[in-house]
Amino acid sequence: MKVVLVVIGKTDEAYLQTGIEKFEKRLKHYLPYEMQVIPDLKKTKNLSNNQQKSMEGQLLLQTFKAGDHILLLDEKGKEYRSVEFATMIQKHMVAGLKRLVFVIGGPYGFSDEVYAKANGKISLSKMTYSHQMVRLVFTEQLYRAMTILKNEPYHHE
Ligand SMILES: C[S@@+](CC[C@H](N)C(=O)[O-])C[C@H]1O[C@@H](n2cnc3c(N)ncnc32)[C@H](O)[C@@H]1O
Repeated sequence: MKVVLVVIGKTDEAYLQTGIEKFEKRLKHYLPYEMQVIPDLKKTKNLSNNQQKSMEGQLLLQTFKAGDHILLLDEKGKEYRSVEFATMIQKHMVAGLKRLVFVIGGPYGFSDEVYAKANGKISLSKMTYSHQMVRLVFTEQLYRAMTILKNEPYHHE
């Protein structure tokens, strides 16, 4: 099973990029993983927040493939303990899923069309992070999940 993390716009802070690369490098020892970056929209100053969300939504929808299991990262989504998150990923692996796709919204979140297409929503906390910051928090959690599944001494309860 491949895990794909779809994000909007390049990571814009070096301190985030360094952390994300650290966990992505580690992740590749456990499973096929890719961060798919949708280029930032241009001239967003002329767009309302809803227009931007809707245009980003159209680009997001184009990245999805038939058979994908799509989970949106959303502060109003389901909260998991790290062990539960690992178990959820394992279930998809065992079931033979081809692509587990996690999606981080743009600065204004997801359009209704993207919500309608998704299979579920996952919250990393009830607090809201920037769409840039979430990348680092999520890649660390994904790495943590992999170490839990391999019984490695990274996670402590
Ligand atoms: C700045 S937030 C957008 C928040 C905005 N309230 C909205 O309409 O959804 C940008 C993106 O970061 C992600 N995000 C932010 N906080 C999160 C959290 N606590 N859990 C999961 N994802 C989060 C989501 O993908 C969200 O679409």
